[in-house]
Amino acid sequence: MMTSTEQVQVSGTNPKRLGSRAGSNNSGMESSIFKFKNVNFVAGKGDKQKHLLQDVSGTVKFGRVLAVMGPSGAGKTTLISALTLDAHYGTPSGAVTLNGVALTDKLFKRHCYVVKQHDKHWPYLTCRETLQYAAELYQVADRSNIPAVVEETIQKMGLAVCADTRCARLSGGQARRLSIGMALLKQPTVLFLDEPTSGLDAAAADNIMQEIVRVAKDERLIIMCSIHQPSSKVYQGFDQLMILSRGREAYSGDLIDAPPYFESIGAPVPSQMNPAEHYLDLVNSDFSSEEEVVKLLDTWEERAPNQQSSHGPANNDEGQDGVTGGLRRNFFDDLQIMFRRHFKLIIRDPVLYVGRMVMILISNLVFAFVYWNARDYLQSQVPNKHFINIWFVAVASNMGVVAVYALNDEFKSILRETKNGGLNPFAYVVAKSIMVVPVLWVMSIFALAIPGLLVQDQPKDVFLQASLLWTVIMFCFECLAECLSVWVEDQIFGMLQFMNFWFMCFLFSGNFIESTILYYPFELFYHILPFSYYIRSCTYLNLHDATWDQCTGGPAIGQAICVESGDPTEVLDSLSNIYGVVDSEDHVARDMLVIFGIGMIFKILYVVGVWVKTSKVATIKSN
Ligand SMILES: Nc1ncnc2c1ncn2[C@@H]1O[C@H](COP(=O)(O)OP(=O)(O)OP(=O)(O)O)[C@@H](O)[C@H]1O
Repeated sequence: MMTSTEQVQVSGTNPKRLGSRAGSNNSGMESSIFKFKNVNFVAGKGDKQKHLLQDVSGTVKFGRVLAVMGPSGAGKTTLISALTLDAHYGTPSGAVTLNGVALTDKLFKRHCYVVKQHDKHWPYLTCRETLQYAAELYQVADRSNIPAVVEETIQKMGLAVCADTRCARLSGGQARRLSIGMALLKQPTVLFLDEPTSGLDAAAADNIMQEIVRVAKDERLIIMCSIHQPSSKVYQGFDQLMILSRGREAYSGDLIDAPPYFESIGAPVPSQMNPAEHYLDLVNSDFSSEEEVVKLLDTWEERAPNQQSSHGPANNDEGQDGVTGGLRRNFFDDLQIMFRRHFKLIIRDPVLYVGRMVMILISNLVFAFVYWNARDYLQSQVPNKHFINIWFVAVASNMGVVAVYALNDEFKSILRETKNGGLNPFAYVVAKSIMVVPVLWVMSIFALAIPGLLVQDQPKDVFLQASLLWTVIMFCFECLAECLSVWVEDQIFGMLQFMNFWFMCFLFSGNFIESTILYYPFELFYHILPFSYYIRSCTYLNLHDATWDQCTGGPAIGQAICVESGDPTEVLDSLSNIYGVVDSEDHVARDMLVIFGIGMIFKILYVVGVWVKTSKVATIKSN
């Protein structure tokens, strides 16, 4: 709930955008009409089928607001989801048109916008930055005019008090107003709002609804919103009303026609009572008997007048035929916006990269000090030197599990932006994929420079190669995290899959179980998982050029390696007798390529996942 200091102050500023394109809304369509007829929605299959919507119809003309009311579970959200082609959990059917043209995903992206019931913003961007990027993505004005447009939206939506507050810290009401502000920036032809006033106190709800009604009139938008229990003041602002119960209409028509209708069926609105409250009581089986509710629904079905609106400013206007204009995306514009936005997020998000860098530094320092004696170039320390390389990458790659969680969350925001036509999702994919490589290389410096070079006295002349090798394997795990973040919806389950994969990499690295004793199909894992390639090359890089002590008289008790000459090649060969993955030959370039190739397989699966998920549309089948 908002405090009184957060109250929305609706300004009376000029609704027209500074530098915006021609036309009242973004499409330039001045007299649109949105119709839906006999919309049905069936969830589940066979015996478990549930009819969540039955023959719901309506018509909304430009400049008008249709409020969908009903008790909890009546089907309001289901109706909005079906009309926005987003009801994936069942089969929607019916006819939905904008200016006579059947609603498709492409049409939706160009001309419509949906504000979902639950807000989702980029937590590390401020309100102002969020609106700024939305304004750029929706191309609402020339770049130089965008700050003025954003400022106007901030004022209109009463967000001045939190304009420079990060979204993670916004109150529920502020987050709600930010979502609506973003929608208004697009200036769609049809705006769907699912519970726009939830989380707001009465005064804030009134102000927001007044703003929504004003925008509908001034900018000739069609607005359809679901609402639980509007106050009298909010209710009076609507033009049309649809009352749902059990997925069926109890009333659908102009607001001013509702009282005579309910009076005609023997349920007049008591004087002094909020009509909305009265209608909701009538269709709520908590307040009326089951039979009474069903009777009310049957009565409307029998007596339902023509769905055409008979009142309001657009009375005699049948709306224009066909659709024109609308938002068109340019991949390269989106790409540069994504670079700017996600660079900022990479720097600010403490979990995804910056926090991980610090954690990796700390954990690798711990290993470096635990293996303190391995600093000395003594043959007795060769296995320990080998192991410290393994720990330096094993723990760091394991921490990549946080990326599954964070990227899954990020992808949910990308899905919303894509749904509303605000983004080409591949611009995000390309920008992120390019930016993450240097970030991982910087991470390699945290992982290897102080713990490896300074504490463990590892060779400096191979540092660049060692850091690139480390970067490549981290890239591989990052691609795995991306892949899981889109394909596995549940974040925790995705993280478990990441851990499983990481453990398999560890087990089949050739270090713990000799690859030669593995049998089919387990031997395959040794070849297709990346750790064996990393360990072989990393140990080679750090040990192949070292100067070792001479060892005479064979290994002492507890010592694994004793090469009389101290020759590094022989030392590595000797180590390979214990850990078969070790090799005294240089495979670094080839191993890097193989690890990169494994990463690219995950990257391709990720890109396919993004494509599949962002192009999934719950198309409405015609009856
Ligand atoms: N994914 C789903 N699978 C099956 N049934 C669902 C699913 N989502 C919603 N339902 C059912 O559909 C019915 C209508 O739900 P819906 O969320 O549309 O109601 P609502 O009117 O928006 O309620 P509220 O005001 O509480 O949000 C409910 O009985 C609900 O249990």
